[in-house]
Amino acid sequence: MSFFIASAVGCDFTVLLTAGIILCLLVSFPSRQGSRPLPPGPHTGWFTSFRVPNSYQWITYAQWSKIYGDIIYVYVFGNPVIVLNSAEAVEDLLEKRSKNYSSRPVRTMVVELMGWDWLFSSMPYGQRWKDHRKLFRHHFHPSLTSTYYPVVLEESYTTLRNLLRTPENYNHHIRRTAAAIVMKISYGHDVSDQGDVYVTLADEALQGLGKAGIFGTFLVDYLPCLKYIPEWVPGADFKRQARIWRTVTRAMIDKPFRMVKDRMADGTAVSCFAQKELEKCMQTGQDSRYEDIIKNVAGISYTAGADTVTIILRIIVIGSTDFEPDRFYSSIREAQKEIDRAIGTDRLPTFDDRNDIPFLDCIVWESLRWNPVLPMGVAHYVSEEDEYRGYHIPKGTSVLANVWAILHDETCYPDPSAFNPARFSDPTANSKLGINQYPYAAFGFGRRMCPGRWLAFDSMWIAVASILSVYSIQKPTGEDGHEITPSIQYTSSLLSRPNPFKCRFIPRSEKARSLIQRSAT
Ligand code: HEM
Repeated sequence: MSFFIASAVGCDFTVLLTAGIILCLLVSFPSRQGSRPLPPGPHTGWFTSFRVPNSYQWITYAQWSKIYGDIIYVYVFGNPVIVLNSAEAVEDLLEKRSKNYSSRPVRTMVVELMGWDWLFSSMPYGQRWKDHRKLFRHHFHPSLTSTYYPVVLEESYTTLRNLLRTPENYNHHIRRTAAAIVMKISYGHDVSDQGDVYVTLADEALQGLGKAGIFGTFLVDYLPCLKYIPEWVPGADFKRQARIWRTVTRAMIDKPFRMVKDRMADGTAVSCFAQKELEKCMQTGQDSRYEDIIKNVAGISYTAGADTVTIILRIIVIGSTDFEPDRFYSSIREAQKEIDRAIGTDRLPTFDDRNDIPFLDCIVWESLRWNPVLPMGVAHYVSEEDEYRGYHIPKGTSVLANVWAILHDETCYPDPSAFNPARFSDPTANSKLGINQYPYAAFGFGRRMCPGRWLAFDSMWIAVASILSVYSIQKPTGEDGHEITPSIQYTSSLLSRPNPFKCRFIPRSEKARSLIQRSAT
């Protein structure tokens, strides 16, 4: 599942063959500007998309950079794409020229047919996107995120109690934490432990997005004119499927918002983003267009924030169980000792302890670097043609930043495949040596950089601090009672997530158990 709509590649050969023939008639190759060449890349032509990797693209693109350099051009059925494999190229284009590189590619299936046009992460650069982003930023600005500490803390402690009750459902509990935080902040809604109506709805919509979100899964992404084909035409299954998904997508955004409005009408509304903005809207007499912006911004927090935060928490759980890799487990043990030293064993951590447990920040940063949640970032789009290092970058090119390659560049992150949080322990020395800068690339670039990153970091930090303070996370045991070490695979989808695995959450002591039981605020 993903809220981001990627520019990716690869789909069924026969379908694409047909598409290629039609497409040849409709589209022409991007024209070159004067004598300037396009950036290097695999030979481009209508059928070369079959050479484009369709799994773990970030690794293949990183390997390709040894052949073609750090800026690679591929042409995918009428879609020019450049892949940026270095921090320098990303800085030069997505940061320094961000005005030109901050749009998003058009995604016909997801945005136009499935109804995700409200999702501002996929809106093209322009006033509509700016209005949404401004409102979001107004509420999630770094100076304001401390106002959410009580919610974030409460939900983290709820997770501790849930883990005690049904530790085998730890995956569900962790996901619930991330979901509950954003639902409470956006709609003032308390997520129920099982079968929450709004979470279920959102997850259903996200499933559709997960299936269609990778660009190219549906032919209509390459051939937007296919959107006009009536549903009854043989082969137009995508139109029927899109209609079904569209209903859920609309319900996901409409229903919780309606709930807030109903509560406001009967005087039971809880203070939250939607309620505060609706109040303002009524006082200032803003039009319904503004109400739509409020609704859209409320909806994106769940879409953007639930899965991303969950993935990092699951990665840290993996490290805590000694599954992999070498230094992960010892780092977690070190963090646990630091927590014990800073707060003792008579209470749970709070945000006031943050400065006393600096190693935990390093663990979260290293998790974001080691397995970036979005290894290929989210596609940007070139609004006007450009020139870079003598190459022509056509207008309408999709730009993919290889976040994984940037965060695994050994000149910047020595021994990049090792999980080594200590690499962030001394930022001053690091900056003098030009190594191990914080992995901000995990949150994207330029004007599109993740505006929820401060809340994300706070949510991950307190969840990890709370869990490690009272739980020991251990490997599962087999029927013979011996520990098993499962092999963990990371998906090669847009969001790179570890596959489900079993583990055991055990209170570290009787005192810890009692702290968990008494944690209800
Ligand atoms: C570990 C957690 C997270 C990671 C790794 C992450 C990463 C990202 C990335 C890579 C982007 C795309 C940036 C680009 O286009 O260059 C993004 C965009 C975005 N993120 Fe996050 N994110 C996280 C959590 C959150 C949370 C908790 C929220 C909301 C509360 C959030 C809200 C958004 C929004 C609204 C956008 C769209 C920005 C735009 O297109 O203007 N994210 N995020």
